Amino acid sequence: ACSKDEGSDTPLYQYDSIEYDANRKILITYFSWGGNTQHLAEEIANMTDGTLFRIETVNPYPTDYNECTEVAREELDNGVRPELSSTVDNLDDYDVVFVGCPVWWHTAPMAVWSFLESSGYDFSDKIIVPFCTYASTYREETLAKIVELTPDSRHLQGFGTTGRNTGGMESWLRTIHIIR
Ligand SMILES: Cc1cc2nc3c(=O)[nH]c(=O)nc-3n(C[C@H](O)[C@H](O)[C@H](O)COP(=O)(O)O)c2cc1C
Repeated sequence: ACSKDEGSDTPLYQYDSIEYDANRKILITYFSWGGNTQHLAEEIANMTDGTLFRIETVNPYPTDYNECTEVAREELDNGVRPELSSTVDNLDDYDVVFVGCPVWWHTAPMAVWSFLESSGYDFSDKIIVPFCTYASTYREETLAKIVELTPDSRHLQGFGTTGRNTGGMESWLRTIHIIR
């Protein structure tokens, strides 16, 4: 239960915080199946005045939980990059990009891999801020995966919470100086 992703030996984040700047343009991208991550993303957007962007797949995941876990497992095992149906068409406008998702099978859902690997996006000049929701395990591995998928970006300390619990979110945003 304590297996670690490769890469987790290296520091997760380059920056504990950045200088506060009221003019930062903030994009909050997220994938959510059951609504928990969407809830957290919306709370982050409220606090930061950021813009929300939902990562969506062409083929929706089963609404049944067990079926969804099976599809997710198969995608992970086979390294499938599901095709996405939503696109950010003005990524250039933003300098801070939050990337959030649920923990799926100890890591980020493959849709997040598709998103961050998209050839149409250049994240290299972005500050990436990972966040996730989970039931009980693999928070750090999932945040680390988001960092690993954006190797050319700078990273701020991430945040993970269980279910729709947003306790700690505001102090995290203050700690990293995204809000004052
Ligand atoms: C396919 C699948 C795999 C999951 N794997 C994990 C896991 O490895 N560890 C964990 O703590 N929770 C796991 N969960 C629970 C979700 O991470 C948790 O319920 C999350 O808050 C759901 O976010 P959402 O409502 O935005 O989809 C899994 C859920 C699903 C559907």
